[in-house]
Amino acid sequence: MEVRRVRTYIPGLDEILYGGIPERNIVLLSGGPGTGKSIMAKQFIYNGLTKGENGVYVTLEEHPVSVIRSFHHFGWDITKYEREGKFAVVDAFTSGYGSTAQKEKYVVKNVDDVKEFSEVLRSAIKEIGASRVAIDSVSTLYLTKPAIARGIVMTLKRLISGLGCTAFFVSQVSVGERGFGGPGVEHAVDGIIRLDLDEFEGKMYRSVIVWKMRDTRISMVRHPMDITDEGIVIQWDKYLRITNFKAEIEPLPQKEVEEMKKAVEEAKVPEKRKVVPEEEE
Ligand SMILES: Nc1ncnc2c1ncn2[C@@H]1O[C@H](COP(=O)(O)OP(=O)(O)OP(=O)(O)O)[C@@H](O)[C@H]1O
Repeated sequence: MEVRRVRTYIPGLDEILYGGIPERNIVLLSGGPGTGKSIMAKQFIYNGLTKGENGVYVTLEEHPVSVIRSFHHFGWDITKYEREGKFAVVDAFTSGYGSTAQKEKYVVKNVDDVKEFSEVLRSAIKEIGASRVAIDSVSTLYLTKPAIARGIVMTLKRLISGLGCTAFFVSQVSVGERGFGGPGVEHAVDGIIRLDLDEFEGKMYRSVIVWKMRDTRISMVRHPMDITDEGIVIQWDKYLRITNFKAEIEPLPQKEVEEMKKAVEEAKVPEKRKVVPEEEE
């Protein structure tokens, strides 16, 4: 059976995923500080909205007001979709304190309570009719208790995927750390996209690697990536060649470029995706 794919519409990302993210996949978006994880998660949600796919953004690290502001920083008018009931922020940051929280519909009072977290998220997804979800960051849920990280991620995966959604889980790792967020988590998720920032000869290079993605072919090289005023742009037809002391951007073989282009053109993406929650099927 041909896999149905969710286009991220992030320039270059669908190409290196040979057509997009397989529907209902839970993707770990992993990387060190300042590598662009939050921006990529927001871009995934916003691009969906412009194509008629509703979205929910769960914030654990940033005040909801600042979340909305950073969408606008890239010219993404998220407020319009929020007003139309097509987008919602789930506030797992303020714990319900402050004047903003008083006006919010979706607030998680205690982030350590996985049951409460899941229930708030479930009602947000259902009421918004979301098919895209971002959690920023999922690491915050188990920072002090790594032993239960896998259990938390599995609970959220069952819930989100079961409701027909495709999701980005932001995962924070330290500078220089090779992993993506812990062994339990890395195996539990369906996909891992890793963002990096490296310094060579006094110059910083951004790059992206798709480490795994169930049910699809992936590009097997590190691609250069830029953060622009319009968001993230991946140089999908180039790769970042890192030797001991330097980094060079090289073109990919033409055959691979053509195959990626073709995969995106032929990807099975239904015009209007109708989400039927599994529980109600
Ligand atoms: N318009 C822009 N042009 C270029 N770079 C930008 C622009 N806006 C933001 N950035 C860069 O994006 C980076 C932040 O990206 P983001 O917040 O997604 O990082 P992150 O990976 O989520 O980091 P953290 O885990 O520390 O929160 C900043 O370091 C900033 O330099």
